[in-house]
Amino acid sequence: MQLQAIDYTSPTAQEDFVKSLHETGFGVLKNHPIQQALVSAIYNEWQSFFDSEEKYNYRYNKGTQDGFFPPDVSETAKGHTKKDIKEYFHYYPWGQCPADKKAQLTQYYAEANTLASELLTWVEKHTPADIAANYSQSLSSMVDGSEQTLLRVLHYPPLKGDEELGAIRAGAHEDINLLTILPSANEPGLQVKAKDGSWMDVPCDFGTLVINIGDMLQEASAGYFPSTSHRVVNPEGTDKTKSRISLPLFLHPHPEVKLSERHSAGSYLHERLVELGVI
Ligand SMILES: O=C(O)CCC(=O)C(=O)O
Ligand SMILES: [Fe+2]
Repeated sequence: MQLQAIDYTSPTAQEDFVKSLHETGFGVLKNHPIQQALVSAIYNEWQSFFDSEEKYNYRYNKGTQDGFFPPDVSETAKGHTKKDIKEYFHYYPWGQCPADKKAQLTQYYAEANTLASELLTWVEKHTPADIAANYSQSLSSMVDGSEQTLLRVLHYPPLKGDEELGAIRAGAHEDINLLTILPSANEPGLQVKAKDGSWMDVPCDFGTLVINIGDMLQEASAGYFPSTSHRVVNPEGTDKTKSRISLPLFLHPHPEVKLSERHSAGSYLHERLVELGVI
């Protein structure tokens, strides 16, 4: 398995991208319409936020899951016992957000959702007919205007040496949602599990965009699109002192959307959040 960036403007971009999602669960895009200047500006703003005490004024709401999740409550990946070494902020258009950061996130949220919607039409168009027959409605309509779609601003703090033995920045996991849109982080560390079980680095070139399949699309496509395990490993040597910021957008369908005979998006999400220990 290899992950090579696909040029969004190339005539074969759609087929190449969907093939990559089918074969690896991941697709990497370059020359895409998301403005890198906006992404960089968000990384800068939020580094200051995580460095300040202000963050504690936005502690997350358990019922609605918006706001700041400090390191002591951050997730323990499914099947793991050690907490990830990270803290994060969950932004929803209706949720908590520092007033001076709202305009930027609103803009990014809109731009990323527009691109996501287009990518879902690519996925749908290039899904084999027998698989597409499982979709209860068009993929883009599952998420269109959804209030569940979540923008997570993640901060992996510098390592201090007192971390729990064996803990890593993000333990191996699969995403819960339909599709995830992830601009390259400001530092490397993201790895994806290949079919042979080995871990491969995901390209982290400035300005590329990583898209991966979540469990909900795996469920809706009867496994045709695999929700591949990924993780974020700890930096080594002098890089230990560096923070890492990333900005995944998790596309979540409207809760009543039927994913399969077994699951609606709402019941599926609830089950998974209980497993993660965050509700
Ligand atoms: O920080 C990253 O690069 C990936 C984060 C991630 O996989 C997640 O939050 O689900
Ligand atoms: Fe993830």
